[in-house]
Amino acid sequence: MLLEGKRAIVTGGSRGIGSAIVVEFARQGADVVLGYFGENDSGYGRASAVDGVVAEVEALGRRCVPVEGNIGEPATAAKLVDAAVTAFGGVDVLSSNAGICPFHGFLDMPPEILQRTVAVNLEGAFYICQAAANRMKAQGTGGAIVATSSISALVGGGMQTHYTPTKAGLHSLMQSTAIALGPHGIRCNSVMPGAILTDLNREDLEDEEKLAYFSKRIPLGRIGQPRDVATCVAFLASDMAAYVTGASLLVDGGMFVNLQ
Ligand SMILES: NC(=O)C1=CN([C@@H]2O[C@H](COP(=O)(O)OP(=O)(O)OC[C@H]3O[C@@H](n4cnc5c(N)ncnc54)[C@H](O)[C@@H]3O)[C@@H](O)[C@H]2O)C=CC1
Ligand SMILES: C[C@H](O)[C@@H]1OC(=O)[C@H](O)[C@@H]1O
Repeated sequence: MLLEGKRAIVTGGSRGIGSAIVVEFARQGADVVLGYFGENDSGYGRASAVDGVVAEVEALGRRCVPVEGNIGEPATAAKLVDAAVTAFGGVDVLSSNAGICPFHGFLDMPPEILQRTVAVNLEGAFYICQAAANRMKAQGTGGAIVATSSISALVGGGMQTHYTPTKAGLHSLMQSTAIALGPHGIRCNSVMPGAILTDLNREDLEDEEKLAYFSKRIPLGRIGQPRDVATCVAFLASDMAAYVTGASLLVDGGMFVNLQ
C-alpha cells in the first residue's frame, strides 16, 4: 500500500474526482478528512453523496471524517486541519481538489461568477495549503500536497475565461510552495486532468458534437474516469514520489499533445 498509516485531507471529496481520491487514499491505507460544500452553492454541493463515500472508506477498514464548509473562506481550512488533528492526530497528505466551473461567456461575465470561481478554486486552495503546511511543519515529519489543476492551466476555453486562470494559478502555486516548503520536507505537486466525466462537466458533455470532438482528440480513445486521476494523486502523495516536487502531471489520455 502506498499510503499506509498516512493522515490525509481531501477537499471536494464528496463527488467526482475528489470522492475517487478519498477512496483511493483509503485503499492505499490512509485515513481521510473529507471536505465538501453543502446544498446551496450553485447546485454543486450535495451532502447526501458524502454518506456513500464514508461507507466505501469504512468498508476498506479506514476512517473517514466529513467536514462541511466553503473552501473559499479561510475558516474552513482551519476546520479541516483541526478535524484531522482531533480524529487522527495530525496531517501528512493534502489533496487540494475542490473546484467549480460554471461555464459562461466572457463579454457578459457577471463579476459574482468570476469572484466565486477565483475564491473557491484559487484562494480556497491557498488557504488549505497554508493551513495544512503549517501543521506539517509543526509535526516536523514532512508531508505531501497535491493540487488538482487542469489541462486548462495550459490551454484556453472560450466559456472558461474565469476558470482557466485559476487552474494556471494552482500550477504556479504548487511551483512556489514547492520552493517555500521544500526545506520542511513538504513536497508540492499538481495533477492536470483532461476531460473527466463528473457533475462538473456532465451538462457540457451532453453536447454530442463536443463529446465527439473530445473523444476524437484523446489518443487513448476515451473520456477519463475519476479513478484515472485518483491513482496519480495517490502516487504523487506517496513516498514513491519522494524526489518529486514542483511538478505537474497531465492526466488526459494524451489530449494536450494531440495537435494533428
Ligand atoms: N471534471 C473534469 O473534467 C476536470 C476537473 N478538474 C478539477 O477537478 C476538481 C474536481 O472536479 P470534479 O470532480 O470534476 O467536480 P464535481 O463537481 O464532481 O465535484 C466538486 C467537489 O467540490 C466541492 N465543492 C464545490 N464548491 C465548493 C466550495 N465552495 N467549498 C468546498 N468544496 C466545494 C463539492 O462539494 C464536490 O465535492 C476541480 O478542481 C476541477 O476544476 C480539472 C480538470 C478536468
Ligand atoms: C470543465 C471541463 O470540461 C473540464 O474541466 C477542465 O478543467 C477542463 O477544461 C475540462 O474540459
